[in-house]
Amino acid sequence: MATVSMSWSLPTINNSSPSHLRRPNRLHSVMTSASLKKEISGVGVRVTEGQGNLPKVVLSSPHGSGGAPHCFPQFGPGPIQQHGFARNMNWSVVDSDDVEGNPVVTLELKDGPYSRSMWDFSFQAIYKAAVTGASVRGLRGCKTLNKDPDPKNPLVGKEERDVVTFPGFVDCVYLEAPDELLLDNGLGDKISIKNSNWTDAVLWNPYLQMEACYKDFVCVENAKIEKVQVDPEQSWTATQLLSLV
Ligand SMILES: O=P(O)(O)OC[C@H]1O[C@@H](O)[C@H](O)[C@@H](O)[C@@H]1O
Repeated sequence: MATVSMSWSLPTINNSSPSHLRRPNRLHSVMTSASLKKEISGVGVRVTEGQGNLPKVVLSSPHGSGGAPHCFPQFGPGPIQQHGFARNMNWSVVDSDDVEGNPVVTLELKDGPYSRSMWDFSFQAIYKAAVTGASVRGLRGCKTLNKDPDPKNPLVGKEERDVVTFPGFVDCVYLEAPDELLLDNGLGDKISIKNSNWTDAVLWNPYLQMEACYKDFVCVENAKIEKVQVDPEQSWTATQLLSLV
């Protein structure tokens, strides 16, 4: 999943312009996610193969509305296309980078005959998309029972990563997990998952086993894998506290 930030570089429109075209330079940002390693889509972004085997970044939704489109140079209905023309045009890739394993792509849109026919101004819009996924911190060093490929015979291992990601199917038990995990949902939110008494944790993403919905969630579960025996008159309590950090 990904963080997309948009920096607009717009011409200053003087006050003699028609009022519907007057707008200040502004910064605007949205969040979304995906991975460039293979064709994949996340919230608002799809990375696919374009011409010449080059990656093609699609920021519109397959449903027409939604996605991470640019509403430029107009929001909503008005004298030109609904939400402006920028979301309906092909942007050029002007730069690409790899930041700690995450692809960062810079896209550019400039005025041309098509845009000038609707909006007779010079402009340059820059869209920088850093594509990252949901991830979990805090599990390094835990003993793992990996239920992939065989849930009935989990593979015993040890988590070596500081940041655990969900590149595909994930179903793994973490024994003796810490009291706090940090989930980055890939949409710009960092979620602290604190617990008491849940000794273990489970990460799960069904990937293609639930193709219709796996992109909408990852599971970070507190768990107690060993039996808890509660004698008569006794109780056992475990808590989970979720908070945005
Ligand atoms: O389909 P269910 O019963 O809700 O379970 C969903 C998943 O729940 C997770 O907790 C398990 O680790 C997975 O193995 C399981 O598939």
